[in-house]
Amino acid sequence: MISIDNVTVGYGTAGFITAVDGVSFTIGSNEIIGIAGESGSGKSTLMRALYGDFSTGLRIKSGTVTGRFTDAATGKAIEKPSSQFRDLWWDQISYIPQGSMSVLNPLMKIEKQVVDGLPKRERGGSRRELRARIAKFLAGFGLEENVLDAYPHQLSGGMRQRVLVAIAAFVNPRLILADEPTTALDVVVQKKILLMMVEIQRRLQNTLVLVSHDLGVHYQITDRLVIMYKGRIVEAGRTAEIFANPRHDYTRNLIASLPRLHGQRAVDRVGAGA
Ligand SMILES: Nc1ncnc2c1ncn2[C@@H]1O[C@H](COP(=O)(O)OP(=O)(O)OP(=O)(O)O)[C@@H](O)[C@H]1O
Repeated sequence: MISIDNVTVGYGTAGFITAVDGVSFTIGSNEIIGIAGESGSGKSTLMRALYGDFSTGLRIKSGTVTGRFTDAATGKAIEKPSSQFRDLWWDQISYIPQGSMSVLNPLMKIEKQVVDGLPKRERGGSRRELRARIAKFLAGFGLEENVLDAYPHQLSGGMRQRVLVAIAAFVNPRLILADEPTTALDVVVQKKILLMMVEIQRRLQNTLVLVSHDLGVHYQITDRLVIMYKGRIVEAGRTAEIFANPRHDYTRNLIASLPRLHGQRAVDRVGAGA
């Protein structure tokens, strides 16, 4: 679905600050891939390159990020470099950002924000019809229709994040990129959102790429894991294998730092088998 070949990504035009350094891996269809690493290791930068969002001064210095998708309407193959991924936003690729409060407009009700964010073709019918479709979709994840009438501050952080997750899935994208979607939420809410993302992935049979600095989160839901350290990939493979047999010191330390109860890991797998 996406090939990342020896890609170096960073910021700035005059000077260049390298954030991701010579990284290669592939993203296949129908899987959950985790990207882990400490703060500043380049996870979000890599995600922006995968999304094709170059609005923050991001630049690919060398290497390539190539997407291969199928047009849902025509069945034709689509191949594009990440500089053209913007054309694929929503239909093929959607993005769940970090921090729901920073992306939702505090002065606008949820319904308007959802509707305004949808691609034009989704807004073709009557507003009533569209609202009913959105409400039905939200109900599938236990969210009541009245969240659409709320302003963001009237919802809890967990509820806002669940709405963002649902919106990202509404038009059936083949790839969902989620950047720290559960950071700053308590563990109960976190688990609910992780379960929701797994359920979406299973229903849509699409691919989820999940960035988190929390290895416990990756252990719970990912099939494959990419570990970053100082802009490089230090380890990549099946999540279960990495946990069973971490090769790199950095990964070993990360795993050792996970909370344990009675000698057992204090997290359970909630999602897809690895
Ligand atoms: N807009 C920007 N302009 C310049 N440098 C940036 C920018 N965004 C990130 N960087 C730098 O790129 C490097 C990687 O940052 P990045 O945010 O990708 O890491 P991260 O692993 O996602 O960290 P965190 O978990 O804290 O979000 C850091 O050194 C950071 O300072």
